[in-house]
Amino acid sequence: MSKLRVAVLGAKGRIGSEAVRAVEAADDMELVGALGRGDKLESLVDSGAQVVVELTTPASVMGNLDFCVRHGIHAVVGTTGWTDERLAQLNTSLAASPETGVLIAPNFSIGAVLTMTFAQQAARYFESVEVVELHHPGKADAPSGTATRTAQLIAAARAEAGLGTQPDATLTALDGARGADVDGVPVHAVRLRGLLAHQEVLLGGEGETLTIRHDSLHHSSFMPGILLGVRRVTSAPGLTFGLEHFLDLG
Ligand SMILES: NC(=O)c1ccc[n+]([C@@H]2O[C@H](COP(=O)([O-])OP(=O)(O)OC[C@H]3O[C@@H](n4cnc5c(N)ncnc54)[C@H](O)[C@@H]3O)[C@@H](O)[C@H]2O)c1
Ligand SMILES: O=C(O)C1=N[C@H](C(=O)O)CCC1
Repeated sequence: MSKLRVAVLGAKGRIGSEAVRAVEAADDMELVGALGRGDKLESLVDSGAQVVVELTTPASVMGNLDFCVRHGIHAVVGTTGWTDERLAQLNTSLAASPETGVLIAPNFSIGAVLTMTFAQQAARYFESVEVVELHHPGKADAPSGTATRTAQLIAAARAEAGLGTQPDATLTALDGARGADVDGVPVHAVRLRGLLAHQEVLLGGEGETLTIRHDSLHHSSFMPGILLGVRRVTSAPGLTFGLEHFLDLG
Protein backbone atom coordinates (compact mmCIF):
# COMPACT_ATOMS: atom_id res chain seq x y z
CA MET A 1 0.00 0.00 0.00
CA SER A 2 1.31 3.49 -0.81
CA LYS A 3 2.30 5.71 2.07
CA LEU A 4 0.48 8.94 2.99
CA ARG A 5 2.54 11.94 1.91
CA VAL A 6 2.69 14.28 4.92
CA ALA A 7 4.28 17.69 5.51
CA VAL A 8 4.69 19.56 8.80
CA LEU A 9 4.38 23.36 9.06
CA GLY A 10 6.10 24.85 12.09
CA ALA A 11 8.61 22.01 11.87
CA LYS A 12 11.23 23.69 14.08
CA GLY A 13 8.81 24.53 16.89
CA ARG A 14 8.27 22.69 20.17
CA ILE A 15 5.43 20.49 18.97
CA GLY A 16 6.29 20.67 15.27
CA SER A 17 9.74 19.12 15.76
CA GLU A 18 8.16 16.25 17.70
CA ALA A 19 5.57 15.82 14.93
CA VAL A 20 8.34 15.58 12.31
CA ARG A 21 9.86 12.68 14.27
CA ALA A 22 6.47 10.99 14.74
CA VAL A 23 5.61 11.17 11.01
CA GLU A 24 9.08 9.88 10.08
CA ALA A 25 8.61 6.95 12.45
CA ALA A 26 5.12 6.02 11.18
CA ASP A 27 5.22 3.01 8.81
CA ASP A 28 2.27 4.23 6.75
CA MET A 29 3.53 7.82 6.23
CA GLU A 30 6.26 9.55 4.29
CA LEU A 31 7.51 12.96 5.44
CA VAL A 32 7.65 15.04 2.25
CA GLY A 33 8.08 18.47 3.82
CA ALA A 34 9.21 20.11 7.05
CA LEU A 35 8.60 23.85 6.68
CA GLY A 36 9.55 26.67 8.99
CA ARG A 37 8.83 30.39 8.96
CA GLY A 38 9.74 31.92 5.59
CA ASP A 39 9.71 28.65 3.63
CA LYS A 40 7.65 28.70 0.44
CA LEU A 41 4.28 26.95 0.61
CA GLU A 42 4.59 26.07 -3.12
CA SER A 43 6.99 23.29 -2.09
CA LEU A 44 3.94 21.49 -0.62
CA VAL A 45 2.51 21.21 -4.13
CA ASP A 46 5.87 20.27 -5.69
CA SER A 47 6.34 17.47 -3.13
CA GLY A 48 2.81 16.12 -3.63
CA ALA A 49 1.85 16.51 0.03
CA GLN A 50 -1.58 14.98 0.72
CA VAL A 51 -1.85 16.08 4.36
CA VAL A 52 -0.30 19.04 6.17
CA VAL A 53 0.14 19.09 9.93
CA GLU A 54 -0.21 22.77 10.91
CA LEU A 55 1.59 23.68 14.14
CA THR A 56 2.62 27.32 13.74
CA THR A 57 1.09 30.44 15.28
CA PRO A 58 -2.35 32.09 15.31
CA ALA A 59 -0.88 34.79 13.03
CA SER A 60 0.23 32.26 10.38
CA VAL A 61 -2.42 29.57 10.46
CA MET A 62 -5.14 31.23 8.37
CA GLY A 63 -2.83 31.98 5.42
CA ASN A 64 -1.36 28.48 5.54
CA LEU A 65 -4.79 26.83 5.58
CA ASP A 66 -6.07 29.05 2.80
CA PHE A 67 -3.18 27.82 0.63
CA CYS A 68 -3.71 24.16 1.58
CA VAL A 69 -7.47 24.20 0.97
CA ARG A 70 -7.08 26.00 -2.39
CA HIS A 71 -4.66 23.24 -3.46
CA GLY A 72 -6.80 20.37 -2.14
CA ILE A 73 -4.31 19.47 0.60
CA HIS A 74 -5.97 18.09 3.75
CA ALA A 75 -4.89 19.63 7.06
CA VAL A 76 -4.57 18.55 10.68
CA VAL A 77 -4.36 21.69 12.79
CA GLY A 78 -3.14 22.07 16.36
CA THR A 79 -2.51 25.80 16.24
CA THR A 80 -4.67 27.85 18.57
CA GLY A 81 -6.53 31.15 18.21
CA TRP A 82 -9.83 29.97 16.76
CA THR A 83 -12.78 32.37 16.84
CA ASP A 84 -16.23 32.08 15.25
CA GLU A 85 -15.10 34.54 12.57
CA ARG A 86 -12.02 32.50 11.70
CA LEU A 87 -14.03 29.28 11.56
CA ALA A 88 -16.58 30.95 9.26
CA GLN A 89 -13.77 32.14 6.98
CA LEU A 90 -12.31 28.62 6.85
CA ASN A 91 -15.72 27.11 6.10
CA THR A 92 -16.07 29.54 3.19
CA SER A 93 -12.73 28.35 1.75
CA LEU A 94 -13.74 24.72 2.26
CA ALA A 95 -17.03 25.24 0.45
CA ALA A 96 -15.01 25.95 -2.69
CA SER A 97 -12.98 22.75 -2.24
CA PRO A 98 -15.61 20.26 -1.03
CA GLU A 99 -13.38 17.16 -1.03
CA THR A 100 -10.75 18.66 1.26
CA GLY A 101 -10.77 17.84 4.98
CA VAL A 102 -9.51 20.00 7.85
CA LEU A 103 -9.30 18.73 11.42
CA ILE A 104 -8.79 21.39 14.09
CA ALA A 105 -7.94 19.82 17.44
CA PRO A 106 -7.64 22.18 20.44
CA ASN A 107 -5.74 19.30 22.03
CA PHE A 108 -4.38 16.08 20.51
CA SER A 109 -3.79 14.20 23.76
CA ILE A 110 -6.35 11.54 24.64
CA GLY A 111 -6.35 12.58 28.31
CA ALA A 112 -7.17 16.17 27.45
CA VAL A 113 -9.95 15.10 25.09
CA LEU A 114 -11.37 12.92 27.87
CA THR A 115 -11.07 15.82 30.35
CA MET A 116 -13.25 17.92 28.05
CA THR A 117 -15.78 15.11 27.66
CA PHE A 118 -15.93 14.41 31.41
CA ALA A 119 -16.26 18.12 32.22
CA GLN A 120 -19.09 18.43 29.73
CA GLN A 121 -20.84 15.45 31.34
CA ALA A 122 -20.36 16.74 34.89
CA ALA A 123 -21.27 20.37 34.22
CA ARG A 124 -25.04 19.95 34.51
CA TYR A 125 -24.79 18.61 38.08
CA PHE A 126 -22.78 21.42 39.72
CA GLU A 127 -23.70 25.00 40.58
CA SER A 128 -20.13 26.29 40.24
CA VAL A 129 -17.36 25.57 37.77
CA GLU A 130 -14.01 27.20 36.99
CA VAL A 131 -11.17 26.15 34.69
CA VAL A 132 -7.48 26.52 35.53
CA GLU A 133 -4.96 25.91 32.76
CA LEU A 134 -1.23 25.76 33.50
CA HIS A 135 1.44 25.94 30.78
CA HIS A 136 5.12 26.52 30.06
CA PRO A 137 6.13 30.21 30.02
CA GLY A 138 6.95 30.10 26.27
CA LYS A 139 3.28 29.84 25.38
CA ALA A 140 2.12 32.82 23.30
CA ASP A 141 -1.62 32.77 23.95
CA ALA A 142 -3.86 32.81 27.01
CA PRO A 143 -6.13 31.23 27.87
CA SER A 144 -5.15 28.02 26.08
CA GLY A 145 -7.22 26.73 23.18
CA THR A 146 -8.05 23.68 25.28
CA ALA A 147 -9.31 25.73 28.22
CA THR A 148 -11.37 27.94 25.93
CA ARG A 149 -12.97 24.92 24.29
CA THR A 150 -13.53 23.23 27.66
CA ALA A 151 -15.28 26.33 29.00
CA GLN A 152 -17.44 26.59 25.87
CA LEU A 153 -18.53 22.95 26.19
CA ILE A 154 -19.27 23.43 29.90
CA ALA A 155 -21.29 26.57 29.19
CA ALA A 156 -23.33 24.79 26.52
CA ALA A 157 -24.04 21.88 28.89
CA ARG A 158 -25.10 24.30 31.66
CA ALA A 159 -27.40 26.19 29.31
CA GLU A 160 -28.97 22.93 28.10
CA ALA A 161 -29.56 21.89 31.73
CA GLY A 162 -31.18 25.25 32.52
CA LEU A 163 -28.45 26.35 34.96
CA GLY A 164 -28.20 30.11 35.40
CA THR A 165 -25.26 32.30 36.30
CA GLN A 166 -22.83 30.99 38.88
CA PRO A 167 -22.91 32.10 42.52
CA ASP A 168 -20.26 34.80 43.07
CA ALA A 169 -20.59 37.63 45.59
CA THR A 170 -17.43 39.45 44.44
CA LEU A 171 -17.99 43.21 44.57
CA THR A 172 -14.44 44.45 44.03
CA ALA A 173 -11.57 42.68 42.30
CA LEU A 174 -8.18 43.52 40.82
CA ASP A 175 -8.23 43.23 37.03
CA GLY A 176 -7.82 39.56 36.14
CA ALA A 177 -8.29 38.26 39.67
CA ARG A 178 -11.42 36.33 38.69
CA GLY A 179 -9.91 35.09 35.43
CA ALA A 180 -11.19 35.50 31.88
CA ASP A 181 -14.89 35.08 31.28
CA VAL A 182 -15.52 32.45 28.59
CA ASP A 183 -19.28 32.19 28.09
CA GLY A 184 -19.79 32.73 31.83
CA VAL A 185 -17.12 30.26 32.95
CA PRO A 186 -14.05 31.81 34.67
CA VAL A 187 -10.79 30.59 33.11
CA HIS A 188 -7.48 31.17 34.89
CA ALA A 189 -4.10 30.89 33.11
CA VAL A 190 -0.87 30.04 34.95
CA ARG A 191 2.55 30.27 33.22
CA LEU A 192 5.34 28.48 35.07
CA ARG A 193 8.84 27.24 34.18
CA GLY A 194 8.90 23.45 34.45
CA LEU A 195 5.34 22.93 33.25
CA LEU A 196 4.22 21.75 29.82
CA ALA A 197 0.40 21.63 29.46
CA HIS A 198 -2.00 20.98 32.32
CA GLN A 199 -5.62 21.69 33.12
CA GLU A 200 -7.97 21.43 36.08
CA VAL A 201 -11.72 21.73 35.92
CA LEU A 202 -13.08 22.54 39.39
CA LEU A 203 -16.76 21.83 39.94
CA GLY A 204 -18.64 22.64 43.14
CA GLY A 205 -22.06 21.83 44.55
CA GLU A 206 -23.64 21.85 48.00
CA GLY A 207 -21.16 20.09 50.34
CA GLU A 208 -18.96 18.60 47.60
CA THR A 209 -16.42 19.39 44.91
CA LEU A 210 -15.14 17.44 41.93
CA THR A 211 -11.75 18.12 40.32
CA ILE A 212 -10.89 16.77 36.88
CA ARG A 213 -7.18 17.16 36.15
CA HIS A 214 -5.03 16.32 33.15
CA ASP A 215 -1.27 16.65 32.71
CA SER A 216 0.70 16.50 29.47
CA LEU A 217 4.24 15.82 30.67
CA HIS A 218 5.90 15.59 27.24
CA HIS A 219 5.05 16.59 23.67
CA SER A 220 4.90 12.86 22.87
CA SER A 221 1.43 12.94 24.47
CA PHE A 222 0.11 14.76 21.40
CA MET A 223 1.58 12.42 18.76
CA PRO A 224 -0.93 9.51 18.67
CA GLY A 225 -3.70 12.08 18.21
CA ILE A 226 -1.85 13.84 15.40
CA LEU A 227 -1.17 10.55 13.58
CA LEU A 228 -4.79 9.47 14.02
CA GLY A 229 -5.90 12.83 12.61
CA VAL A 230 -3.61 12.43 9.58
CA ARG A 231 -4.99 8.94 8.88
CA ARG A 232 -8.62 10.00 9.24
CA VAL A 233 -8.76 13.50 7.73
CA THR A 234 -8.37 12.31 4.13
CA SER A 235 -11.79 10.64 4.35
CA ALA A 236 -13.47 13.44 6.36
CA PRO A 237 -14.24 16.28 3.94
CA GLY A 238 -15.13 19.68 5.39
CA LEU A 239 -14.31 20.97 8.86
CA THR A 240 -14.03 18.68 11.88
CA PHE A 241 -13.55 20.55 15.18
CA GLY A 242 -12.21 18.35 17.97
CA LEU A 243 -10.34 15.03 17.92
CA GLU A 244 -13.26 13.41 19.78
CA HIS A 245 -15.03 13.10 16.42
CA PHE A 246 -12.35 10.63 15.31
CA LEU A 247 -12.43 8.65 18.58
CA ASP A 248 -14.99 6.08 19.64
CA LEU A 249 -15.79 7.52 23.08
CA GLY A 250 -19.10 5.64 23.44
N1 LIG B 1 -3.54 21.00 19.73
C1 LIG B 1 -2.56 20.55 20.52
O1 LIG B 1 -2.62 19.43 21.06
C2 LIG B 1 -1.35 21.42 20.74
C3 LIG B 1 -0.28 20.98 21.53
C4 LIG B 1 0.82 21.82 21.67
C5 LIG B 1 0.84 23.07 21.06
N2 LIG B 1 -0.26 23.46 20.34
C6 LIG B 1 -0.29 24.75 19.64
O2 LIG B 1 0.58 24.67 18.52
C7 LIG B 1 1.10 25.98 18.24
C8 LIG B 1 2.62 25.90 18.24
O3 LIG B 1 3.07 25.66 19.56
P1 LIG B 1 4.63 25.54 19.92
O4 LIG B 1 4.73 25.45 21.39
O5 LIG B 1 5.24 24.47 19.07
O6 LIG B 1 5.14 26.97 19.42
P2 LIG B 1 6.59 27.33 18.88
O7 LIG B 1 6.68 28.81 18.94
O8 LIG B 1 7.62 26.50 19.56
O9 LIG B 1 6.55 26.84 17.34
C9 LIG B 1 5.87 27.49 16.31
C10 LIG B 1 6.78 27.39 15.08
O10 LIG B 1 6.05 27.82 13.94
C11 LIG B 1 6.95 28.57 13.13
N3 LIG B 1 6.18 29.37 12.19
C12 LIG B 1 5.55 30.56 12.40
N4 LIG B 1 4.93 30.97 11.28
C13 LIG B 1 5.16 30.00 10.35
C14 LIG B 1 4.77 29.83 9.00
N5 LIG B 1 4.04 30.76 8.36
N6 LIG B 1 5.17 28.71 8.35
C15 LIG B 1 5.91 27.78 8.96
N7 LIG B 1 6.33 27.88 10.24
C16 LIG B 1 5.95 28.98 10.92
C17 LIG B 1 7.78 29.37 14.13
O11 LIG B 1 8.96 29.85 13.55
C18 LIG B 1 8.02 28.30 15.18
O12 LIG B 1 9.17 27.52 14.89
C19 LIG B 1 0.52 26.91 19.32
O13 LIG B 1 -0.64 27.54 18.83
C20 LIG B 1 0.17 25.93 20.44
O14 LIG B 1 -0.84 26.42 21.28
C21 LIG B 1 -1.32 22.67 20.17
O1 LIG C 1 1.93 24.21 24.58
C1 LIG C 1 0.96 24.74 24.06
O2 LIG C 1 0.98 25.89 23.56
C2 LIG C 1 -0.33 24.00 24.01
N1 LIG C 1 -1.32 24.53 23.35
C3 LIG C 1 -2.61 23.96 23.20
C4 LIG C 1 -3.65 24.85 23.86
O3 LIG C 1 -3.51 26.07 23.82
O4 LIG C 1 -4.63 24.31 24.39
C5 LIG C 1 -2.69 22.53 23.68
C6 LIG C 1 -1.86 22.26 24.90
C7 LIG C 1 -0.41 22.69 24.68
